[in-house]
Amino acid sequence: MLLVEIADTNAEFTGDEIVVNGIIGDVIEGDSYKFYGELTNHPKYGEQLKVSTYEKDVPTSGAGLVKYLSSEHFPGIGKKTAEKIVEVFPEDTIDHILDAPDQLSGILSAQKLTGFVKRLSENHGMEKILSKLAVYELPSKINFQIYELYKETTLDVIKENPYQLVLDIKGIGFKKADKIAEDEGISATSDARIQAGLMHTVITHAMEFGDTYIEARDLLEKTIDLLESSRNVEILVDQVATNINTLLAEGRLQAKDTKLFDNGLYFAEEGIYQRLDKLTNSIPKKLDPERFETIMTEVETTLDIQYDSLQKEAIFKALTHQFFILTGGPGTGKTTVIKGIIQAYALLNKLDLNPDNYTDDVFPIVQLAPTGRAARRMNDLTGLPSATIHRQLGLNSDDQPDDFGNDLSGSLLIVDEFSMVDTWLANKLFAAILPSMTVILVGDADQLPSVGPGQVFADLLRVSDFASVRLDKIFRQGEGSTITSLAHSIKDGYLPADFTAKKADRSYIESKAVNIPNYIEQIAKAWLKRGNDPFDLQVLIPMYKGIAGINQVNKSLQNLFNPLADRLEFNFQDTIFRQADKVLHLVNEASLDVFNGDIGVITDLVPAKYTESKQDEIIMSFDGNEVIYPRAEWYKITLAYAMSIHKSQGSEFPTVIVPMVASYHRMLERNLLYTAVTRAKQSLILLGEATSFQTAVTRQGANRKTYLVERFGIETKAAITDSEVKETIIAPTPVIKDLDLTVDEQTVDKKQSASPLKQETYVLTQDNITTIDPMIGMTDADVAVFTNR
Ligand SMILES: Nc1ncnc2c1ncn2[C@@H]1O[C@H](COP(=O)(O)OP(=O)(O)OP(=O)(O)O)[C@@H](O)[C@H]1O
Repeated sequence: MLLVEIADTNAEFTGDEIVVNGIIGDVIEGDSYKFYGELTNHPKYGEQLKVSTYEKDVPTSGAGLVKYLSSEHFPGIGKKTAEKIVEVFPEDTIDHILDAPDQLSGILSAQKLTGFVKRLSENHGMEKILSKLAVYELPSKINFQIYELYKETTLDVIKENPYQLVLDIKGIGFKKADKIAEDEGISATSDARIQAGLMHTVITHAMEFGDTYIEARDLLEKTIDLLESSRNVEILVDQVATNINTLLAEGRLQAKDTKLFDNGLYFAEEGIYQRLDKLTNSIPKKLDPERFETIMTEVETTLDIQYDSLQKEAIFKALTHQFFILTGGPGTGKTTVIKGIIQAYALLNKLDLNPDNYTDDVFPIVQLAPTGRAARRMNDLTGLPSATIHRQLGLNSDDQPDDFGNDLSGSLLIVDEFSMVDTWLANKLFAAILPSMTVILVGDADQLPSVGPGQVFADLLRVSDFASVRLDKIFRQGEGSTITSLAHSIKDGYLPADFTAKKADRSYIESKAVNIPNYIEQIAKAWLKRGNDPFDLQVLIPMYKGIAGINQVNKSLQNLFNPLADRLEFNFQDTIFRQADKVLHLVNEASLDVFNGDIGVITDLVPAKYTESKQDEIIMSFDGNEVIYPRAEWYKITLAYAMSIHKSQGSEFPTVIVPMVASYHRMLERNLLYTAVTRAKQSLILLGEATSFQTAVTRQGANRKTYLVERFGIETKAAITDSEVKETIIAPTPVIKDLDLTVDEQTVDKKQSASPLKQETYVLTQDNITTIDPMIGMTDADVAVFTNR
């Protein structure tokens, strides 16, 4: 939105200035522009010009043009040179210069000419280009990104190969680019289109399935599907296969055997391998068992604990290996072992563990986690500094270094919740490790894998060269902690016999999908009535959409916990934001110290007329860290009364409600349910269909396809050379001949439990409703509301 002074207009408008609104680039104060558009009447701000296109108002001929070309916009061009230029191109001067700059070579030196044309196209071209881009109906933010990247070549790129946009611009998918290409008359069987389809398929496959590669035949099939469904055309297999080879030959795809990789994932896996392979090859440090026992006695006294033999083995291995992996389910003592490792490491290396005493030197112990919450928990539990990986490495939300990135310093690195770290981030982390550092990865391999591609934690646990310990004994036991034992049985693939029984810390309510929002609302009402903090009740749901999806539940809980009163609220897409709302941060924003999965509270809403950004602003607090987002940034937050199980990784909540119903269908998997259940610290309410819980616990998610493990061992056995690899794919009547088109059956663990749930039907009764009573204090009246429904 701009306020402009009017020099001339053909509209019926009498004022001296007007607000113009629309897609407008960097206009320069003081310059003249022509705006084309429609006069509108804004209820609040009065008459405005809604701009459809605009351009710099450059004089087109004569003295005005000479003055413009010799102005401060074009250093090095004086009045005389400008006159000569206008003599060469007396009409449509600027367009001609941009089209055929070489014709000025007699007037300007090559160097001057390049600079002049660049400036001219920057000055003159942006508005023109942006207004031309408007015909493709892309969001204005994307138009700017396109212009920023290609500058004066923008329209050429779009005309010649709009598919380039798919590779270069986040937010432009294949189908959008294909539409532009069709409009530009680009053939549906062109190689550029096929290559774009291939690249798009490789990446979307990785994002959708978490695999780091795709088998050549899957790539062929999927790409042909994409190309044929996006435009009505038959695509020949041979042509697609030939294009795969072109991409390989040009280094835009990588191959191992018939496995095809996007470059980023291929080189990230290679980077992880190369960095860690050096660590594996380091010889274990010698530690005399007697000395270890002496140290452990002191550690146990300090921490007032007796470690069991497996935990001690973990500490021993951590002290003697440069790279060590610790895994285990909830309550098996991972944190207790980390504390032991730190104490023992400090004793062994005579280190002071008080960070305040390190004013000049770096503190030797670096604790990192992939989420802000997990990092804070590490700090709470060990009392030592900790940070997110992104913050420590100086990475922004796209995982790119903010400046030059930071290397790690210190001698012992401990990374918790490592199962959440994807292939790209793992590569960046390991690349920053000093060769002398001792590295300890900690996590729970049975949780969901990372959101991004790969399963680095699970893969590294499979590499036999790496020292690792899997803790399996539950220490958090006894009355009042049946959540932990439930989690362990889920991990082992069965529901315990007492799954539906009322326990001190968990309960089960049978419900159909359609009733889930109502039940959650009733539980929440009872929760409030009891005087509990709404923020301590967290609903975890696998999906966003649908009657029992996150969006629906968020709306109903917002209305209950934070209803509209006589006050301001902001609408954004389908969401309403109010002061005091619980919000979830959706991306990593290291510079603001907020991260994907962080939960905060809205402390204020500020209307645009009071803000510097001239946009409505939301002010939030994430654990005391104030973050202010103008409207343009609101896509980074959402309501958090209910959140996805994926987003909940790395966080824990006092009370958790987990619904599971058949409509979540393909999400119903063991590691998803396991992750949800293990988020509950004090109490857990399971809600839904018994059969769906049974399906989830039985169904093991397919393993992700990655090439990391092979690199550590089997790689040397792969005797295929790169040229052979290409031949496999080139095969004259291509790979399709060998295609086995049967779809793999969902890997289902056959070891089904003799579940108590199998044959039973469930009805909502006074009995199973009151199972939640001890936790949230339901009254008889609440129960009546339930049963009447
Ligand atoms: N050897 C032990 N003897 C007695 N108690 C132990 C021992 N090891 C762990 N515990 C106790 O068990 C509980 C769980 O341990 P800890 O928090 O270390 O497990 P965790 O694996 O980190 O769990 P989570 O993943 O759920 O956070 C703690 O109360 C801890 O004190």
